[in-house]
Amino acid sequence: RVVDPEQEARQYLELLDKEYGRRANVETLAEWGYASNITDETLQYKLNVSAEHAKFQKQQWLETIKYPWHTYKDPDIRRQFQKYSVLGTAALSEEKFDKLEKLVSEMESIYSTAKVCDYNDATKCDLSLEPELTERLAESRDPKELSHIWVEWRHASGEKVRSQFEHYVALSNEAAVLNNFTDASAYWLKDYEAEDFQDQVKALWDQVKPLYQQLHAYVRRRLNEKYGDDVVNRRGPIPAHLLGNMWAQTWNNIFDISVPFPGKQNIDVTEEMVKQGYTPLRMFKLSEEFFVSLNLSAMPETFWKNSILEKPEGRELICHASAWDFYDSKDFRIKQCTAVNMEDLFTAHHEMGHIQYFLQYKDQPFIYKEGANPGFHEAVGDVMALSVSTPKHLRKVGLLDGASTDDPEATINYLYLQGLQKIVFLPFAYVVDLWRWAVFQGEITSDAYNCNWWKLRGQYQGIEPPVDRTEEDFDPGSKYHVIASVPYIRYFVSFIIQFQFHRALCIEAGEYDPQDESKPLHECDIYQSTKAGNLLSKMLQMGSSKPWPDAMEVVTGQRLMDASGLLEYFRPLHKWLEQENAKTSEYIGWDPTDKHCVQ
Ligand SMILES: C=C(C[SeH])C(=O)N1CCC[C@H]1C(=O)O
Ligand SMILES: [Zn+2]
Repeated sequence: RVVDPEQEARQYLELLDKEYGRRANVETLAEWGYASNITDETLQYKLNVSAEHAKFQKQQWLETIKYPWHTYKDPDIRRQFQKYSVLGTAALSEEKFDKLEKLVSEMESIYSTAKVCDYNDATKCDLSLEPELTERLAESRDPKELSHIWVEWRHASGEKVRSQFEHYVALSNEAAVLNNFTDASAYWLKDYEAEDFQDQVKALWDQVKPLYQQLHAYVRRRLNEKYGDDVVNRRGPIPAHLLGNMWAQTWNNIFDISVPFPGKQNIDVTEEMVKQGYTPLRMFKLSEEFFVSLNLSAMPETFWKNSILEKPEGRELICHASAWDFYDSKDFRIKQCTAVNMEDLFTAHHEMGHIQYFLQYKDQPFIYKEGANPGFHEAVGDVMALSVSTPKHLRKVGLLDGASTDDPEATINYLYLQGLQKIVFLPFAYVVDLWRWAVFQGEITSDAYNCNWWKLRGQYQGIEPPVDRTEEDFDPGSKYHVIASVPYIRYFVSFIIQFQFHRALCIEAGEYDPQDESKPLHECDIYQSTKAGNLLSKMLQMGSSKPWPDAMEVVTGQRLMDASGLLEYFRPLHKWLEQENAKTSEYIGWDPTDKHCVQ
């Protein structure tokens, strides 16, 4: 009897799939144990389990590479073997693997437990990033208080992890080389399955940069009017501490002091949420209801039992929001230190989007339980939030009152608020990995980590630090993803493709028609459209079983990322900004300053 070699390989994959899924469940539970309760014991247990898992992965890898999978005809088992044949950090020696795990865990612990003293009370030194510092950065309109929080957070976080980070870079590159990649940046970029991916990203940035510069010039003018020439130079970069966010990555928290047409209905529903007694649980239930209205999956009971939706008292944990798949097709969780405000309502939708993706691909083989590429995973929830955030939808759920108006000034206000999140975010997301790719490639060396960070922040975002920075500082380490070794270009990809998905789903739902001006893209709400939901579900169920252009084609008919969806959505705002900035003969762009790098 001749055994079809591919049949034998298929059987091997089935065994591997079961074993990997079982062990991934154990490993993820140990990671959850540490992330939700930072102690020496939970850290030790997590390190033991991941060391064990790495040993298993190495043994399996030695078995897997014996199969001549390049010769197989079946594209599916070739793809599974291809993915299993990349060992990852488990390729390091046991002691280097353990060292790398310890470094990242230590950086996460320092970041997550960092405390800062209150600007107005030097004896009160228990302020955490979430919720206290995040809230002060969002609400304070005192440049001195904002500068204090901005500087002290970096002193308590980034500055403390510079040496760990240097060591982490070396070990990450060593692991990449053991996997036959030139360095860790190439290892990270493999997930996009495109040789020219970095060129694709650059081309997308070039497409949206003019819109960003118009928005930047307008915001700078409004901040100059509020804080004066001494604080905001009308032709220079914008001081980063004035923008309502610890990393100046989104500027929605300065909507109220820069709204184009004041006196209109307030589309920031934070006050209304508090007034109506919203709780974090109710925010997630509202999000679940939106998914279910599209005929997508409800959350399993275990989700509500096991998730952490509010910051627990009396213990340290990693508050940075995250969604978890425990790879047993049953246990899915969110951990989020939710505050009752509009920003966190959208973060809740973002995290629920991850859970929905997990639920949709839960019957795929373990190795395909991923997004088509990492950007897809980050986009799902945001696509829902593009509908939920419309004034039309907020009225449907009782968070905005009154009849919908087609007042063009109200439309500009809405698109401006959306732009402060979606347009503003793009150069930030680009810079985070431009900097890290250069660090991994050795173009940026540790003696100039901080200067190069601010050079890129100045060049792409047009922002500057409130005070001089030196190489004593390590500002990239004040951002979660940098110390937690989470790649970031995925969010840049997400913020582009989410508008392609939104446009396609809105057409499917009959809510948008490029030819019908009465149905503009920014007013589309796909709520209760099972047609749109069924189309999205078809893509989500694929996981990473096919290259991402195949997945994108299912929903949009396109096989390439393209910014036309975003530009279509923001067209009215772009036109208005150009007119407004021309009226005030605003200087578009910014003159460089030398604030960022005192040698
Ligand atoms: C909410 C998450 C968990 Se995947 C997150 O990290 N996000 C969501 C958008 C950008 C990025 C950030 O906070 O930096
Ligand atoms: Zn996410």
